[in-house]
Amino acid sequence: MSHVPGLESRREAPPLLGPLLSPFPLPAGSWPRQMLRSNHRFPITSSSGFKISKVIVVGDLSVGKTCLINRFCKDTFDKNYKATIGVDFEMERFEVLGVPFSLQLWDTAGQERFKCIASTYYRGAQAIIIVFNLNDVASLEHTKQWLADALKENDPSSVLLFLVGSKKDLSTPAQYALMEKDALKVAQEIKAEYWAVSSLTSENVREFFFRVAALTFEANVLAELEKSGARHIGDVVRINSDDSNLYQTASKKKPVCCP
Ligand SMILES: Nc1nc2c(ncn2[C@@H]2O[C@H](COP(=O)(O)OP(=O)(O)OP(=O)(O)O)[C@@H](O)[C@H]2O)c(=O)[nH]1
Ligand SMILES: [Mg+2]
Repeated sequence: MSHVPGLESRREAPPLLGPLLSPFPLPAGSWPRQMLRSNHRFPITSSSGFKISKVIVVGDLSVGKTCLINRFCKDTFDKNYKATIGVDFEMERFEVLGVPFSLQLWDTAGQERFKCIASTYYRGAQAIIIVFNLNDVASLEHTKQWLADALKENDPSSVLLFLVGSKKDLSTPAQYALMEKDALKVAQEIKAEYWAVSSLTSENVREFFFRVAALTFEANVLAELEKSGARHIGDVVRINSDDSNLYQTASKKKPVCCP
C-alpha cells in the first residue's frame, strides 16, 4: 500500500514511519452534537487556520458516500444501506511532517428530501468530493448538479474538487474501462481530480484521502503564507508523493519548480 511520505493518518500509523510521527493528545473541547456524529472531540476552530480543513462529500443517494468515509475513518464496511439523514460528520487526524492536521469530513445525504438540510452544511468547504457509482451512469450525469449546488456556497476559485467513482468491485474490467472514459471527461470539464475506489475491498480509499489531506494542507499553508506576507519569490511549498520536505526555500537564481 502506498503512502505520502511525511503524511500519516493518526489511526493507521505504520511502524515503518515511526520517526516521522509523534503522538499528540486530543485537544480539550467538544463538538456540537446535534445532527453530527464525530469519533473525536475537538474545538471547531483552531488558532492556526491551516490545521483543519473542511471537506464535504456529496452525490446521489446510495452511491456509497458513507461507506467511503467509514472505510477510511473506521475501517468498516456495512453492506446494508442506511440512508444518511441530513449530515453526518467524521474527523480524521493526520500529521504532516510533525504538524497536526485534521480533515473534517461532512457526509451529506443524497436523498432529495434531506437535501435542503444537508446543503446548509456546504459553506466553507476547502474540498468537495463528488461521489458517483461506477455502475450507474445516471449518478455520473448528476455530479455536475451536485457540484453546482455545492459551489453556490463556496468560492469556486479556491475549492479543491475530486470526482470519485465508487463500488469499483462491482465492475468488470471492460465495464470499468467504459465508465472511466466518461468519468475522465466529466472530471476534465469540472476540473476535478478523478479517483476510482471500492469501500468493500478498500481499493484506493486510503490513497485517495491521503491525497485530499496533502492537497488541502498544501493549499492552507500557501494561503497562510500569503496572508502573513512571509512568502518570498522563489520559495516553494509542495507536497507530492516523492517529497519528504514540505517547505523548501530555493535561491532566486535557481528556483525549484512545482511539479
Ligand atoms: N459492492 C459495494 N457496495 C458498496 C460500496 N460502497 C457502498 N456500497 C453499498 O451501497 C449502499 C449504499 O451505501 P451508502 O454509503 O450508505 O450510500 P450513501 O451515498 O451514503 O447514501 P445516502 O446516505 O442515502 O446519500 C450500501 O448497501 C453499501 O453497502 C462498494 O464499494 N462496493
Ligand atoms: Mg450516507
